[in-house]
Amino acid sequence: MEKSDLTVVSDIAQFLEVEELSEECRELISSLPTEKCLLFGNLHQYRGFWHPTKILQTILTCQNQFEARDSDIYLVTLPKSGTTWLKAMAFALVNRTQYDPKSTQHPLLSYNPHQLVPFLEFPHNDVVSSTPRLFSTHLPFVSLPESVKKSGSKIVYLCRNPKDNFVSRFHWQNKLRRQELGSISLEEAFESFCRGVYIYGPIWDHALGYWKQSLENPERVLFLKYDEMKEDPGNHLRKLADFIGCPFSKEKESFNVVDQISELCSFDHLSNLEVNRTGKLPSGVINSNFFRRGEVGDWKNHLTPQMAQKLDEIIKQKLGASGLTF
Ligand SMILES: Nc1ncnc2c1ncn2[C@@H]1O[C@H](COP(=O)(O)OS(=O)(=O)O)[C@@H](OP(=O)(O)O)[C@H]1O
Repeated sequence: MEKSDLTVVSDIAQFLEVEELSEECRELISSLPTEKCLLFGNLHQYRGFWHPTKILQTILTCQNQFEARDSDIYLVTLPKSGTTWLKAMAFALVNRTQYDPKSTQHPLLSYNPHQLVPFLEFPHNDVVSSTPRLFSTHLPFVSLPESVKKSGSKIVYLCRNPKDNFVSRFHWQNKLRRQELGSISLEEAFESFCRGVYIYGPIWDHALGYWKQSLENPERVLFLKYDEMKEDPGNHLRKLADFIGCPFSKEKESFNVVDQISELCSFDHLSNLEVNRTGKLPSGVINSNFFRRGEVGDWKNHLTPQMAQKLDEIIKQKLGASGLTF
């Protein structure tokens, strides 16, 4: 393990370390099912989803204190579903008048996308603020603050094929795990994934919550798939721009801008920038951890046919007749 990895391992453990819990959070935890987290500490099942202790506290604080605005835009994902990519795209879209996507001064060239779009449930440390406000969150729909649910804000949900999400998460967990705990085996991680016991899991219920909202309220919730976005980023950028209220014109020049944003936010471009190869977030997480392969179908290189079949069966059963498929 390299020195930089060691730094991250201790920092993520520190990040999830519980400082002080409110009375409300302590009481709540005593009534919730609790399991060991593969990464660090405990997970608690709150409203059907699993959260580390510290994140549960930040969720409660956010539910109690956050005040949404009708003009807000929320980018929602399960971790390892394309959060970094969606943040980059939305930031570049919303701010394209102020920051020309071709400019050598574009913030995405000097900052990791996570610094440009703050997380709703974590302390905000964004370096450039947008109008309208852009937030990202991993919260399931059921746990969003009431002020967000009641507002006229826009919600963009990006999901990813659960098999690729699992593989991405497996690599990520092993990078962040404390060295003295040893690596997590694929089998161990797979077992937790199938049971839905991991940070913000289970994936099927997370996706279904937003899928149903997107059907009931398409003006408010846009449902996107990573796998389809990889096939045609340009069309997804246009769709996203229409939805969040900053559409492109039909003029020829707008096609160039779409291509420029697509290229600016592409995996190859972002992952090779100095800031993303060597930089760190204020939390201590190193930026290169957000970039691995960025491909569709990498699960084929990791899962046995039996594992793939088992997951397919669970997904089919969980998604049922909802109309959502992977
Ligand atoms: N620009 C761009 N385009 C396409 N794919 C990208 C991009 N940036 C990151 N990635 C890939 O997304 C995976 C990480 O997911 P997240 O960004 O959701 O991670 S996190 O939750 O913010 O930690 C992780 O997927 P895997 O490569 O399969 O592990 C990243 O490589």
